[in-house]
Amino acid sequence: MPAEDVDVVVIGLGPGGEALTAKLAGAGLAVVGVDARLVGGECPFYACVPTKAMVRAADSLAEARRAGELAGSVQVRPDWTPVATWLRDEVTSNWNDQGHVDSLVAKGARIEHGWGRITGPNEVTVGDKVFRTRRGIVLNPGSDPAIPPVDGLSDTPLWTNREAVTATAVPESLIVLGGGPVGCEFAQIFARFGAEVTIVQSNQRLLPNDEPEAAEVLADVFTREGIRVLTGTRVTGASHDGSTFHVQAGDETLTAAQVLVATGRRTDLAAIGVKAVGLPDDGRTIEVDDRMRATDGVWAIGDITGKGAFTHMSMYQAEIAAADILGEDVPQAQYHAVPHATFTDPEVAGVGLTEAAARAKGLNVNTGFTKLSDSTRGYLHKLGNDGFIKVVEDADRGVLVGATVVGPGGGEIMSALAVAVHAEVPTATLKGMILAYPTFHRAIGSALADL
Ligand SMILES: Cc1cc2nc3c(=O)[nH]c(=O)nc-3n(C[C@H](O)[C@H](O)[C@H](O)COP(=O)(O)OP(=O)(O)OC[C@H]3O[C@@H](n4cnc5c(N)ncnc54)[C@H](O)[C@@H]3O)c2cc1C
Ligand SMILES: NC(=O)c1ccc[n+]([C@@H]2O[C@H](COP(=O)([O-])OP(=O)(O)OC[C@H]3O[C@@H](n4cnc5c(N)ncnc54)[C@H](O)[C@@H]3O)[C@@H](O)[C@H]2O)c1
Repeated sequence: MPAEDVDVVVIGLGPGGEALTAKLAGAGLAVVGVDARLVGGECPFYACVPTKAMVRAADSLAEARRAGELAGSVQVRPDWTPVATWLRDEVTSNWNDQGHVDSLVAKGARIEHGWGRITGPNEVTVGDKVFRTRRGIVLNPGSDPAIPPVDGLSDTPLWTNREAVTATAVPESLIVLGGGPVGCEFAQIFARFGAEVTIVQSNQRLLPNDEPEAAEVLADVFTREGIRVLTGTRVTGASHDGSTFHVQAGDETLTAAQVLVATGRRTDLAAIGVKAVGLPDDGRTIEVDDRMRATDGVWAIGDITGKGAFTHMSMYQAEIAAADILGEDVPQAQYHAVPHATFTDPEVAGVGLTEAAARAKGLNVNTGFTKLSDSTRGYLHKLGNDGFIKVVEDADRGVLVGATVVGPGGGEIMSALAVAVHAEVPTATLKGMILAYPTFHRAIGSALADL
């Protein structure tokens, strides 16, 4: 079949690829968006969106249980059916991407379902179709769940996040492999719905990319909620006997009705054909400059750039790449104030550098810390008030370079500190702010006072 000439081909339509396709097509370019699975990517169908719906349901159970202690007698009988129905019928449209496809087509884009592969400079092949690009190729292939090379594990009917969000029932018992954001969010969700949960984390602590104090709080809360937390524990073997999983964790054999693997993500650069444009295909990420250019005529955005596997990162980079392709004047990418929130209860949110990362950069570091329960609002919140605020200052410049908030609504409280880190507001100016009483965010004043 002869090659078709178009302006841009987007390989992978995660949140960033989808937004970029809409923007370029809306600007009148001939754009082909290619996705092998669901247009919209992991986030709306298997990740952020369905898991936050699950979090909302699980948190409502926890609050109801707290109400029993705070405000009278409440009987809580968890039922997964409304959650599964909500996820299927509303949140994910039964894992159907037609709405995403229709809105891109309405903008003028052409959508191809299939595997996109770079087959030469300015050339992408999808099945038996070949596209030649006048302006370029954008890579947004995201990431897939990585299954660790544990003896026997891949032969079992394990869950990854993709199966977990389509679950129609809560397993009686669950072993979660991995104590990163995915493992921690799912562990608490299923535990709150009655599963007996064990987290097996090879690192010495949960959420190792966050401040160590956050891991301490979370492990403590999880333990109090009945979740067994095994850190510094390696899994060496797994099997399934037809009804039960057996997992060798350290010198213990754990058994459970289900195993959920949340040990990180992988990308297959060779299968995308990046070598055809001279890019190395043996790594996990694609190096990009501050306009998302990977090489001449190729841009990359999202998880694959290794700048933070978050939907907001994919969208941020999409804006920059789209503007660059359109020849618009665009601010260069900056990564000094990347925010994130893990939606456990308490939420674990951070922006910029942790204390350890700031020290590793050779900064002259000052830190301030306050427990949330020492604030009036934290004290009054009583049940579920675990958490803290920690700020990290570059003492030489007198500005915050990082902050962490663990607590109820931690991600929302963190936003004030994200402004401070992003705009490099002098710490002295922050200390002069009037903070409403009695809010959770008023504890920011106490953390700053501790610097
Ligand atoms: C359980 C879970 C919860 C999460 N929760 C959050 C959260 O609360 N907040 C947050 O910010 N982030 C969250 N994340 C991370 C977030 O989902 C990703 O960072 C986000 O989806 C951005 O990814 P992306 O744009 O790189 O691509 P993805 O969303 O991974 O999409 C890539 C798309 O490319 C397609 N594709 C890949 N290769 C090809 C090819 N060669 N040809 C055609 N199509 C291809 C895939 O089918 C896929 O549809 C979560 C992740 C997980 C796993
Ligand atoms: N709320 C959010 O923003 C959110 C939520 C979920 C995921 N995400 C993003 O998605 C990405 C993937 O998250 P993730 O939690 O799957 O990965 P991750 O890499 O962040 O964490 C995986 C954890 O598994 C552990 N591990 C690795 N191999 C193991 C093994 N064999 N046995 C036991 N433990 C093992 C590691 O120590 C690590 O802490 C992350 O980059 C994360 O930022 C974001």
